[in-house]
This record gives sequence, structure tokens and C-alpha cells, in this order.
Amino acid sequence: MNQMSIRIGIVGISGFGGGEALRLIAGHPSFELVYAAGEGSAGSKLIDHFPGLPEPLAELVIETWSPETLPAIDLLFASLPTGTSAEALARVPNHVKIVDIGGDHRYADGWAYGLADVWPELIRGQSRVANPGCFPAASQLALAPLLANNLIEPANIVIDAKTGISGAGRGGGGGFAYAASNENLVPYGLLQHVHMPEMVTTIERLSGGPATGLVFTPHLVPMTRGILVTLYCRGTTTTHACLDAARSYYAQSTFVRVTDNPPQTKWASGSNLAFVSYAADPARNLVIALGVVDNLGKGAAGQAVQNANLMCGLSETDGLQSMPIWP
Ligand SMILES: NC(=O)C1=CN([C@@H]2O[C@H](COP(=O)(O)OP(=O)(O)OC[C@H]3O[C@@H](n4cnc5c(N)ncnc54)[C@H](OP(=O)(O)O)[C@@H]3O)[C@@H](O)[C@H]2O)C=CC1
Ligand SMILES: CC(=O)N[C@@H](CCC(=O)OP(=O)(O)O)C(=O)O
Repeated sequence: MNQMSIRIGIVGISGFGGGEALRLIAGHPSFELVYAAGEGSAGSKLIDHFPGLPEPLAELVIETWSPETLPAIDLLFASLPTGTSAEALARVPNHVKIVDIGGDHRYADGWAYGLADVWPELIRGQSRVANPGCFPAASQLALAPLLANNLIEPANIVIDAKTGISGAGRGGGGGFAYAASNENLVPYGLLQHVHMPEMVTTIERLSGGPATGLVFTPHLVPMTRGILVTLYCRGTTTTHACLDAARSYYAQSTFVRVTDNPPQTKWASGSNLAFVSYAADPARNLVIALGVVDNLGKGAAGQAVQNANLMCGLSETDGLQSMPIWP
């Protein structure tokens, strides 16, 4: 074992989020994966799930998830179905840091909210960090510069979102099998998606005003990875002012790119990047904000590794600097 390495565990490693965390950790200069856990996959080797994995990681055996039998690790990535992780994670010893990629601890007491490009100082050195949901990751990064500069009304935001099918996890979330998703567009979660409360809280924190009118409608589109959010907002600003505000807001951020042209999902594929852009017409009291992320990158494992870097006092870009996949 490398003396300088930080010992890492991943629970939920056979899933899409856990698998992407594995891919990033396998290429990380300071993280060493020493513990992999799950439920149905317990007893199998990583190579049974990830045939391209190099030795010696390929031979690591997945264990049955139990906080009581954790080996000596420094940090655990939890990538479990939302609703199933809180009770077990509460039993993880305090000296083991946790990044929860699932939804059980967002804005929960004792957990920092891991919107790493907006609030890095709230994450640095923490031991319990909740990753944002994938849609909030894209939406909040596009909104933050506008809200922080009072360019839009926080109470009047409509988010129209499109996601790739991997957002529903390896099991496809029930109705998202290939034949039902291919050549099809599927709206879902109208008025009640689980990401609403998280986005309301963030909008209110950034603006200081109520986010009472938030509307959020996700759509499943037939692609594997990627999220594009189009946000319709009220404000009498200009395109130029929005772009300027965002460039200055993200001046220190490696991972958020502000573009003149509307971003596309493939721009972020396989990376921890987020792309944001804006169009505004003051005569129509209209601001359109756009955000793009890879749901498994900035939307899940990429942001989780960025958070882990901040928690461990590393450079936040460690292990995250490879280019997106194109085409
Ligand atoms: N997919 C995405 O784009 C994003 C996902 N998320 C969140 O990340 C979490 C994981 O999602 P995702 O990877 O897509 O889901 P998957 O369905 O692909 O994977 C779920 C994982 O959880 C494990 N698991 C399920 N139940 C248990 C249990 N009782 N004990 C131990 N392990 C268990 C499974 O292991 P096994 O095979 O061994 O049973 C599997 O590895 C969810 O909370 C999801 O909402 C967040 C942002 C984006
Ligand atoms: C396509 C699809 O089903 N996507 C998921 C989002 C994945 C995610 O971010 O979920 P958590 O909040 O549980 O972490 C959904 O809409 O619920």
C-alpha cells in the first residue's frame, strides 16, 4: 500500500453512481480503494462487474454492506438508493469521512451540502457531506450567479429538464427499459419530484427571498448520460449582464464553464464539468438560463470526488482533470 494514500471505500459499487466513483478513484493520485460493498453483488469480484478494470483492483471482492465490519478506511462513498442509507450511515464511526451520493442527507442536520463550486468553504475539512441531486447540480449552478446578483426573481423560476436514462440507475427505475425509452420522450414527476425541496432551499439561501413559485418538470430522453436544464426566469437584465455575472462568479472555478452559445449534453460527458449560458430580453422581463452536466459526473460521482478532495485537504481537481468524451 502506498504510504501517502487515503484509504477509500465505496458502498453501492455495482451501481451506476458507485461504478463511476470507482472509475474516478482508479485514476486518482491519492485515493486507494480498499473496500467495496453492496447487497446482491456481495461475494463477486470487481472484475465480474467491470471487465476493463486493471489489476490489482480487479480482484477486490465485494463485501456485504455493514458499518460494523468496515476495514480501516479514511473515507466512504455511499451510493445507495435514496431512503436506504441513513440508518446504516449513522453507525459509521466518526473518524471515517462520508460522501453520500444518494438523497438521504441533503440539507440534513450535521451534513454539509456539497455544492462544491458554490460553497467550497462549507465543505473543506468536513466529515459528512451530502452530494446534491443530479438535476439540482445542473439547475443550481446555472441559477447561482443570477440569484447572488439579484438579476432574477427567486419566486418565479420554471425548470424544464432533460435527463439520460442512466439517471434512473442500473435497474432503470422501473419503467425505463430500452424498448420503452428508445425513440421516446417521457415527462415524469410533475409537481412533486424529490429534488424540489433541495432546490427551494438553495434558491432561498442564494437569494434571501422565497422560492414559492418554483416549477420543475424532468423528461427522460433516449440517451445514456447527460442532463440539460432550461430555466425560465423573470428579470429585466441583459444577456451580456448575465454572462458577465456568471464569468465573475465562477472566475475561480475549474469545473464551471460559462459559454456564449447554448451548451449541449455531450460537452460534459464523462467529466466533472458543468456548462452554463444565458439569454435575456429586458423588454419581455425574461431571462433564460441553461445548465449542462453529466448526471454521473458533476451530477453524482464527479462532484462526490471533488467534495472528497475538499474534505481531505487535497486540490479539488485531483483525479478529475481528464477531458470529456467526444463524440
Ligand atoms: N444515476 C445517477 O445519475 C444518479 C444517482 N444518484 C443517486 O445515487 C444513488 C445510487 O444510484 P445509482 O447508482 O444510479 O443506482 P443503481 O441502482 O445503479 O445502484 C444501486 C446500488 O445500491 C446497492 N444497494 C441497493 N440496496 C442495497 C443495500 N440494502 N445494501 C447495500 N447495497 C445496496 C446495489 O448493490 P447490489 O448490486 O450489490 O445489490 C447497487 O450497487 C441513488 O441514491 C441515486 O438516487 C444521484 C445522482 C445521479
Ligand atoms: C432518470 C431518473 O430517474 N433520474 C432520477 C434522478 C437521479 C438522482 O439524482 O437521484 P437522487 O436524488 O435520489 O440522488 C430521478 O429523477 O429521480
